[in-house]
Amino acid sequence: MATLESLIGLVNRIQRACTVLGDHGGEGMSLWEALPSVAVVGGQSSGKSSVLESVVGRDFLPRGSGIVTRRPLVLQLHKTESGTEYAEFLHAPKKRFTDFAAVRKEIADETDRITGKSKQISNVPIHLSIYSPNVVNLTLIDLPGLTKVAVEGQPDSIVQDIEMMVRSYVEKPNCIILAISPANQDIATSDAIKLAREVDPSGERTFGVLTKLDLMDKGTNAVDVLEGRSYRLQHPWVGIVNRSQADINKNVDINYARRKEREYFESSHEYGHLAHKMGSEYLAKLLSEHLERVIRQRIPSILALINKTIDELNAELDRIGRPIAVDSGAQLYTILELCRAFDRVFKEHLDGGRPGGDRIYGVFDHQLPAALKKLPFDRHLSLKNVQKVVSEADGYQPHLIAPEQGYRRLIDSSISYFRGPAEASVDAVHFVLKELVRKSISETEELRRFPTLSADIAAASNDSLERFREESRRTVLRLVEMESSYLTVEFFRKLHLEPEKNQNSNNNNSNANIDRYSDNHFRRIGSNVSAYIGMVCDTLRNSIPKAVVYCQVREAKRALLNTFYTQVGRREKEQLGKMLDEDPALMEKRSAIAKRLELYKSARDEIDAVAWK
Ligand SMILES: Nc1nc2c(ncn2[C@@H]2O[C@H](COP(=O)(O)OP(=O)(O)OP(=O)(O)O)[C@@H](O)[C@H]2O)c(=O)[nH]1
Repeated sequence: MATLESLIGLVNRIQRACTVLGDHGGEGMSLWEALPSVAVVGGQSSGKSSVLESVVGRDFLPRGSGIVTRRPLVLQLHKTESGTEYAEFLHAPKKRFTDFAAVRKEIADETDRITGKSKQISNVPIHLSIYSPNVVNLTLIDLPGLTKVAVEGQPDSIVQDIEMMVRSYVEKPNCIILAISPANQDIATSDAIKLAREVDPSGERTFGVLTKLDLMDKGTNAVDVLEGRSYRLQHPWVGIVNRSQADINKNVDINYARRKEREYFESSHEYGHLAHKMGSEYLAKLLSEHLERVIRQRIPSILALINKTIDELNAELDRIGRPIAVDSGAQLYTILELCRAFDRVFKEHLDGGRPGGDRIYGVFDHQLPAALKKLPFDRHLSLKNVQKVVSEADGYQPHLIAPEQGYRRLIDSSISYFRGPAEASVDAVHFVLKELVRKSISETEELRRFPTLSADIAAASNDSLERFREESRRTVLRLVEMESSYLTVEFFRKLHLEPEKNQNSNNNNSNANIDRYSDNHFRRIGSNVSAYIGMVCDTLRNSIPKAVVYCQVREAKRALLNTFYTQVGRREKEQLGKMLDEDPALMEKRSAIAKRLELYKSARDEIDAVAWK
């Protein structure tokens, strides 16, 4: 028996857990639905509340006119060995009610809390546990009474709404239906039996309860119903005599009423032969035993569902990440692992596994050549400017053969134009890399739960990129300077030969010296410098990308987080912990899943323990 009692206790615990987790049926197969439960169904004023109170042996249900029960009341009865009776609500777990009038008020208040005073109904259950030496272990669900008309202040839809809610409970194959019908009405018109017949045609999960036997017309009795001849069910019918309205008004004690009920059956000449199978106490025992039997049968399927859910929760935990270790070694390891994960994604971007790296080539292929093309050499090497620069360089003594100084100045000043595009390439690649860091962080699945570490990695990466940019800038500017520092001699030697050749072929020796200072002379200098600069431009167009890749891209791939690694390695435990701070929403989600998992696991352990006994 101890094992059987623990079975119902177990189901009670799982049911409460379900409500805490917001699972009270609905979509799909939930644990709640896998659990057997007893739903009390009946028309208005059929005596549902009276039966429930009688089973509990306490007055605790709200009374009144109209539809009083507007939310399902999950009533869990826990038999205790001894001690005072008390009640507890799941929504106020710290509060113990020993005054059952206060329980009644709390049910009414809690009903209004969700439905408002509007007299609407809600399918969110109220959970009430009653601990008492005088109850049997049992879970009963009190549902709104089936009605045919809406009363004032209630929407017309309430009739259908109630039926739909009651139906949603009783149509579950695991629901045991406690169908309450008043004896002073034709059983054929009973709302409870009508509904039960629909959802449970074979009658295997319906318990028929006949109330108000004392109110039957003189000369009639309900023996045909109670012996199963009027309407056949798999389980025996139970007759009940509750307190009348007059008894309630006179505050007749419920235990006194129970005694009177017993006496009623024992002394009845019509029901005397059935006395041992009648009354609310017998009903409670009958239901409890049946519920235990059913739970035992259902254990394999409940267990299967629990195991399936545990697997799902574990998978979900894997997806959002397990809790992090607390010792500094493990934390450091986690941080480094996360950094490496990020680094992998970043490299994939550069190497073409992910998009974005191609934009660096775009800088070299479009941006740099376009910028070079736009340099204002036409203006700088115009006849006028060449003339001006060369004359200034000559000073008081005009050049004799070739304007060496003038050439130098023109070439140097032209080359300095290359600084702009060189630096622009460095910056453009820098921004591509920075963008790739940002992208890689958001694409690193593992990092998603660690906003602090993500920010740290971003900052460290950007610091490194900044350093690489500086180095790269120095290098490309150096390439440009190198072009000024030593000119390609062959180029000018070749030039020197050409005009002479031309002059010889022109046979125009006498004009040579005059020519030297004419427009043509300066035009030639301009075009020579322009040709030379063109050559330099070709060289730089090739060498700037090499320098940029060498200093920025290659370094980013090789050593983006090196400095960060050294810094992290030196950090104290506390700092490491801070770096692994998680998004509060995620932490909440994880702890919710962990809680759920814990619940399901302990349910499984308990079921295992009970099932093996
Ligand atoms: N004489 C007598 N009166 C009963 C019996 N059962 C219930 N009553 C009375 O019938 C009325 C309705 O009983 P309840 O227990 O409130 O019925 P209910 O189905 O819970 O009603 P609603 O919650 O309004 O749907 C009350 O006045 C009870 O005193 C019974 O067996 N005998």
